[in-house]
Amino acid sequence: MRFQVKLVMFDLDGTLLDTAPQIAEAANRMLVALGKPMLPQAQIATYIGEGVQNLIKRCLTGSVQVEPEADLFAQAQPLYHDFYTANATQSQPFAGVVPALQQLKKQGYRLACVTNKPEKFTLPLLQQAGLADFFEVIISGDSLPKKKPDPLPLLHICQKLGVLPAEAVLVGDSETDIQAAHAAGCFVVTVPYGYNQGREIDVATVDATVQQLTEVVNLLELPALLKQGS
Ligand SMILES: O=C(O)COP(=O)(O)O
Ligand SMILES: [Mg+2]
Repeated sequence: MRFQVKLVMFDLDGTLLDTAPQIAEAANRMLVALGKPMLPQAQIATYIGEGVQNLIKRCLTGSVQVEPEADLFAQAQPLYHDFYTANATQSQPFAGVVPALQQLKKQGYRLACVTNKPEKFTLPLLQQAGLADFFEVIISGDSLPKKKPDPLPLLHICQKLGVLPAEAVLVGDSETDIQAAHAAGCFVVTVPYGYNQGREIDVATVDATVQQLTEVVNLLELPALLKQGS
């Protein structure tokens, strides 16, 4: 059975773009500047997906539950932002991303991007990777009062495009995406190659999984009226 949807929303980090190398490099340059030990890229990758503030906090303390000292956190933020600004646009799309977006667009699906990344990074990254023009709407972690796992960014995109949440799917890499999609009432499909805090996705919590994005189109079907072009 295929999911009848008009709108396909994509997470960015760990789904469209392999941002972990550049995020880890920026985080490590921040840690060195603060006189702290560097962390392995694989560890920093598990901190991606809940926004930049959480990433910085976890690099400083190893936990989002443990708050870094306020002065240290204040010092860390501009350092991370400067270092990440310097290398962010080097991130490359994962295998299958470009053909998948081309095919979905050609078949008439509406496309959007919804990330917890700050706005100032999102568009340059998508532009540099040649992906920006695929998306009618791009929502970042600081575009709205709430970010994923809150449903607000997904509901906002649906409303803006005049699509019901039940006629939309979010393709993502993490439990943050799954929770946001469930709360919004959208379908959710996940990829296994992303960052999900170092954990495997629980397949019981998603509508489908794909190995790469080229498989997404085979899971979907446009509602009948749209297929007839009316
Ligand atoms: O947490 C981030 O900065 C980015 O996360 P996302 O693109 O996977 O939502
Ligand atoms: Mg992600």
